[in-house]
Amino acid sequence: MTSELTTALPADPAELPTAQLPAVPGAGPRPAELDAREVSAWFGTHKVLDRVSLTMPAGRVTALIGPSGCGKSTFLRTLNRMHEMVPGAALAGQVLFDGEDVYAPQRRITEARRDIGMVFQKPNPFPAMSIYDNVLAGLKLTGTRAPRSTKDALVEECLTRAGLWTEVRDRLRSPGGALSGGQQQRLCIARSLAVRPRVLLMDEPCSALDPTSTRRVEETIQSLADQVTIVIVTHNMQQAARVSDRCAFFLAEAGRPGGIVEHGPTDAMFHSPQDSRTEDYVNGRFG
Ligand SMILES: Nc1ncnc2c1ncn2[C@@H]1O[C@H](COP(=O)(O)OP(=O)(O)OP(=O)(O)O)[C@@H](O)[C@H]1O
Repeated sequence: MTSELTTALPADPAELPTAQLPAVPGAGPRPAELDAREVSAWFGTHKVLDRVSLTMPAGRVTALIGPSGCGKSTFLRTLNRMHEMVPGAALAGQVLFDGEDVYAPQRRITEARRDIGMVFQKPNPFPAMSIYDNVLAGLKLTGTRAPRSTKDALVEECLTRAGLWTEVRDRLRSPGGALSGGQQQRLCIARSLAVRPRVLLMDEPCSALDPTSTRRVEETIQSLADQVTIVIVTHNMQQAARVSDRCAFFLAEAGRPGGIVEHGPTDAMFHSPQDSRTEDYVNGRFG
């Protein structure tokens, strides 16, 4: 069945992510496969994506690459139903999460947002909130109650998985805004992990960071890869080559909506692309 939204659904402030604290700290859910089928997207009458199909395998890192404006971020935002929050936005096609339609009428939008987390370009911790409370912020929104020891274990686990624990373990009560940009981004990753997502979407997560912080975030991405499916938008070809297992090359030619020219294993995309446009792009000849 094809889900089709012809008008955007209003964002419902009551629909905040729901979450449960894990019964066993460290026992997270397994990564999920995302499968986009013939996804088209519009802003008003402007069609920006045309029938994009892409399977993003469970427990792998998929990089979305391509020149500015070809629809990578829009595609990313269709995957966890953020696209529909833009007034006038519309969408056609299907997004399957382990075979289940993310846009099925019976599926709550909150489920999609919980199962499919998102990390943005600019680190966005709550600046005045403590590091500890930032990690738990997604749970607090739902009023989830848990004993202190369970919370402590979850905070340590998520900060460890995000590669930040050793740097902040002695100052968990300091404000999130006091961390460096790279540390703030890893704090945002820890916050995303606390609600147990099975997929993590990352929209240029390192573009506001210096090279050292970028390297730390890349290490975090690599260490998370077998625990949570990752889909990352990046303009940095070296980064795509370093962190991803698979790549999809997006292009919007001559005023046409964006689409995928080619996708496949990262190594093949960089060393033996099938399409000359992919070869030109990955070798920096345009874009
Ligand atoms: N909120 C919006 N309202 C209207 N048009 C938008 C909106 N967001 C994006 N667009 C348009 O959709 C098209 C795709 O934009 P998108 O941001 O998805 O591309 P991108 O490949 O991620 O670009 P970049 O690499 O520069 O971030 C562009 O033409 C852009 O102008």
